[in-house]
Amino acid sequence: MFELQLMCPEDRVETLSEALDALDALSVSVEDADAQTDAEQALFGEPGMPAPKDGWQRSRVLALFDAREKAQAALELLLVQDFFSGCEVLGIQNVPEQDWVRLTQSQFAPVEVTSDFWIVPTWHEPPQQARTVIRLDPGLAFGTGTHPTTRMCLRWIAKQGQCGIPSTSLTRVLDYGCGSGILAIGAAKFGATDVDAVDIDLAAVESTVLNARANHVSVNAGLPETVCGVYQTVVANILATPLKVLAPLLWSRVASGGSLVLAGILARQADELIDAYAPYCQLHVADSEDGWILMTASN
Ligand SMILES: C[S@@+](CC[C@H](N)C(=O)[O-])C[C@H]1O[C@@H](n2cnc3c(N)ncnc32)[C@H](O)[C@@H]1O
Repeated sequence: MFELQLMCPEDRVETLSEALDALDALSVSVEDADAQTDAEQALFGEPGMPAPKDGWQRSRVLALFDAREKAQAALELLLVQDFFSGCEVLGIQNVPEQDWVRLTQSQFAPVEVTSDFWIVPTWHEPPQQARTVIRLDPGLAFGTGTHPTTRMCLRWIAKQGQCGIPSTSLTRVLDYGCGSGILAIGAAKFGATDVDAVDIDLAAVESTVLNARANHVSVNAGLPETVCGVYQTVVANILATPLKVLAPLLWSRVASGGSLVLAGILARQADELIDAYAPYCQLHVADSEDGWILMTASN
């Protein structure tokens, strides 16, 4: 493989990426050229909100071709385009053959939720002390247990029930924004008897079905409109903005005596969430990790 490496200002990122696509690049990736320096810019997007920017002030655009001649031909065509002024050619690099599957797998080790509750990829043996295990490989949907927000939700779930002994707060559980289904599967492993998992992304719904099957638990996965009735636990690990918009809907699904568990919230966003949910319930911070918080409320 050969990588054509270009530097490009923010306003050309979209055009240049599309042109590389049209020139038969196998893949195009865009990186912050100032990453790991003082000039690094963090760009965060939230679902339902417009992208904060097309790219970074100085973006490195990397296009992969299966032959050096193809990369060279694409470059020659780009050099005569008006939009290419302001862009810079960094070179064409040989990308050595690697065992990409093994390399990817090596980046995912078992994740500890509590000392005896672990998320374990299928290519690893569970650690000896693991009494409850979710088997999960990284896939198209979010949720491998490596993110603190997921771990905090799982810790909360683990606290509610021990494996095989249903606790009343885990009778009927709704995982709203299920991604890989990891929270729904966790709830089922800790004794939840009726678990619904929903997501706006069909790929997430499909991942949840497959992951629940692989973990031998029963989870009803679907789109948000399939939610029905009330639940002893409603857990939603999304992000602050959608969680605020979803406040009336999520709270309306919490049964009397039930709990609402919210994650995807930065510590500095706690007050915004408390205000948004104030008409319905009183949220409080129940856990925190790496600048992220878990907020809960009881009905
Ligand atoms: C951060 S992931 C969480 C995945 C998993 N529950 C976990 O804890 O790791 C958020 C998920 O919420 C979904 N999502 C975002 N907005 C949503 C909405 N308004 N309704 C339902 N799902 C939503 C996304 O598609 C994504 O799969």
